[in-house]
Formats: sequence, structure tokens, C-alpha cells
Amino acid sequence: MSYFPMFIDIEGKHILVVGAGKIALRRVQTLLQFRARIKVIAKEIPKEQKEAFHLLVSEGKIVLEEKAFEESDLTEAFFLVLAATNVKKLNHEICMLCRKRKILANTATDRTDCDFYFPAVAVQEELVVGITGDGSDHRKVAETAARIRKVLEMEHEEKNQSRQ
Ligand SMILES: C[C@@]1(CC(=O)O)C2=NC(=C\c3[nH]c(c(CCC(=O)O)c3CC(=O)O)Cc3[nH]c(c(CC(=O)O)c3CCC(=O)O)/C=C3\N/C(=C\2)[C@@H](CCC(=O)O)[C@]3(C)CC(=O)O)/[C@H]1CCC(=O)O
Ligand SMILES: NC(=O)c1ccc[n+]([C@@H]2O[C@H](COP(=O)([O-])OP(=O)(O)OC[C@H]3O[C@@H](n4cnc5c(N)ncnc54)[C@H](O)[C@@H]3O)[C@@H](O)[C@H]2O)c1
Repeated sequence: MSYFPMFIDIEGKHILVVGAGKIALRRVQTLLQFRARIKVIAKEIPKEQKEAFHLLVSEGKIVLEEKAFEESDLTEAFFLVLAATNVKKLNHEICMLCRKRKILANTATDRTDCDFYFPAVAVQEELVVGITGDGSDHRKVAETAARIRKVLEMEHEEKNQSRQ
């Protein structure tokens, strides 16, 4: 079943991301383009993502707490929560806790637990494209997004060249 694509204002809104691996980093980088206020809580930062996360902290773009997630981390302040740990059961529990608090939640490990899907995003000037499928073929979504980014990039370059 496909979900309705809702384009929503997250500027200045507090978003919690639990986990600091490859998936969390990809999502933080996407969300920052839309000026959200992001807190990341992770037991540890995998070495591949350390430099990128530390740079975001030093630039003041995110707040990072290196610790295991606890229920008390979920305050009313959060508009959205993304559970992106590699522990499916924990991600599920986070989604359940959010539901009790009426906070919209997403998990990277079980589509049936998500209140919303995280889309593949392409941004070019005033255009924003968000893509999801029905959850059954993530690779197809990633490949389609890559093609759309190429088209937008080509059109952007053509426009720049015709101006010169
Ligand atoms: C669009 C994108 C956004 C992003 O992540 O930024 C995204 N997945 C992407 C890629 C991708 N995901 C996976 C692979 C590995 C190959 C494969 O398994 O096929 C690849 C390929 C890759 O990484 O190239 C594995 C995977 N994904 C989910 C599960 C759990 C499950 O299905 O239950 C598992 C199994 C995990 C496991 O095995 O443990 C679940 C979800 N992934 C979603 C989004 C949501 C709706 C997706 C839809 O509409 O289909 C949804 C439902 C929930 C959510 O996470 O929001 C991003 C492309 C970004 C881009 O290219 O810009
Ligand atoms: N939805 C998607 O697009 C997609 C794509 C590929 C994989 N996945 C799934 O997403 C999961 C995460 O992938 P990854 O590559 O980012 O994983 P990863 O192993 O690189 O990172 C996992 C992170 O979770 C943190 N974590 C673990 N337990 C924690 C706890 N108790 N409290 C706080 N943080 C905790 C770890 O410290 C680490 O920072 C994978 O298990 C995989 O199944 C999803």
C-alpha cells in the first residue's frame, strides 16, 4: 500500500534520530537541508561515520549524545523520531513509546512499524522531489531517485550554460 506524499515544514522543529550509523547519517544530512533541529543519540558512532558526525557537531548543526537510548530521552519537544539503530527490537520499542506520546515515528528496520516512510529526496533550486515505493523494493526507489537526480542536474547545467 502506497502512502500519501505530504510535504511538510520542519524548519526549527526538533527531530530525534536514534543511532549514528550509515542510515542515520544519510537521513540527518537530508533533514538538515530543510533546517530541522536535530538531536542524535547513539551508543557509539561507527568509525566510518565518526568524522562526518563530529564535523556536524563542531559546525553546530546537530546535538549529539553518545549513550544508549532510554525512555526518558523521548520528550514532548520532538516533532518526529527516527529509530535508526541496528537493533530491530529497540527500534520497535521506540516506535511504540512514540505512539503512546502521539509523536510520529519511523524505523529503518521494519516498514510495518512506520508512521511515515523516509523518502529518497532530490533537491534542485526551487524543486523538491520525494520518492517512496510501497515498501517492497527499496533498491528500485534508490535507483529511480538516482536517475531523477541526474535529470535535475542535467537540466540545471543546461540552464546555466544557456545563460552564459
Ligand atoms: C528511500 C530510502 C531513504 C533513506 O533511507 O534515506 C529508504 N530506503 C533506502 C534504501 C535502501 N533501504 C534498504 C536497502 C538495502 C537493499 C534492500 O534491502 O533492498 C536500500 C538500498 C540502498 O541503501 O541503496 C533496506 C531496507 N529498507 C527498509 C527495510 C526494512 C523493511 O523493509 O521492513 C530494509 C531492510 C533492512 C534489513 O535488511 O535489515 C525500510 C525502508 N526504507 C525506506 C527508505 C522506507 C520506504 C522505502 C520504500 O518506499 O521502499 C522504509 C519502509 C522505512 C524507512 O526506513 O523509512 C533509501 C534510498 C535513498 C536514496 O537513494 O536516496
Ligand atoms: N531503511 C533503510 O534505508 C535501510 C537500509 C539499509 C539497512 N537498513 C537497516 O538499518 C539498520 C541500521 O543500519 P546502519 O548501517 O546505519 O547500522 P550501523 O550498525 O552502522 O549503526 C547502528 C547504530 O545504532 C546504534 N545503537 C545500537 N544500539 C543502541 C542503543 N541501545 N541506543 C542507542 N544507539 C544504539 C549504534 O551505536 C550505531 O550508532 C540496519 O540494521 C539495517 O537492518 C535500513
